[in-house]
Amino acid sequence: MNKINEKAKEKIFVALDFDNLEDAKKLVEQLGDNISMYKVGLESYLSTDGKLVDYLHEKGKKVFLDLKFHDITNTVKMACKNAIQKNVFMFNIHCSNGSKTMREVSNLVKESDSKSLLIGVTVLTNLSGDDISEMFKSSLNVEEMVLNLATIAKNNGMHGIVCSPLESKKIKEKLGQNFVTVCPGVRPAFTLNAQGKSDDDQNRIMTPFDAIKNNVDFLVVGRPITKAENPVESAKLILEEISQAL
Ligand SMILES: O=C(O)c1cc(=O)[nH]c(=O)n1[C@@H]1O[C@H](COP(=O)(O)O)[C@@H](O)[C@H]1O
Repeated sequence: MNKINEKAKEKIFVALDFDNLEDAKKLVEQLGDNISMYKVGLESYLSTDGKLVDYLHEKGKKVFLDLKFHDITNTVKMACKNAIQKNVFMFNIHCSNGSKTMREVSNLVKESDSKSLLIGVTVLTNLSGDDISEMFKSSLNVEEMVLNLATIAKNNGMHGIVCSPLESKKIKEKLGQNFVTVCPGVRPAFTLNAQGKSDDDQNRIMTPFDAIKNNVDFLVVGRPITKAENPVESAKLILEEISQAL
């Protein structure tokens, strides 16, 4: 077994996508000190009435509150006001809310002296180039679209964005190393099929090793750990892979 660098533990959020509090808690207990950062998304936030966030904070874990707000400016701002009060490590809204909403929410974060990172979702990692051209009839390819949304996000005070690890390097080159990239669509080689693809909904994917080499700040990994036969073993393998790339 290869060595796990402690710094690898500061690179990965495990997505706790569960439909009840007990299963989520069980996994957190199982993973123990191996994992210090967790993502709470729509399913687990709703199914636990938000209690999962409190539980993780009690356990001393960092929380990424992934509720991806997308609505008119005032509604998103009011939702963010509540998210800020949760004192999470980071939370997100969609970049497609537009520049005005992003600017107003980033002002809200600053004015409230919040330490939370405000992150904009660019193009969801389950979407392919074909999906994008079908939806937007745009001449931009996925990477250009992500870069464009990331640029608008940066110009309007957002701390960083969610994108695929495939796009992280270009974003850092264009917008600076301090602009945070948060990347789902992470698939270790041991979870891929014979064609090198993932047998689930993720489309724009990369291995943990390559993601780190592409300057991703935070990897978001769900099913490769949560649905693994042995989640602890899987988490350790991923941490080893991250360690090798650091
Ligand atoms: O914002 C997110 O976290 C997110 C954005 C995105 O573009 N793609 C994406 O998969 N996610 C989330 O990241 C997690 C990925 O989980 P797995 O596909 O199971 O590894 C899920 O909880 C998604 O909701």
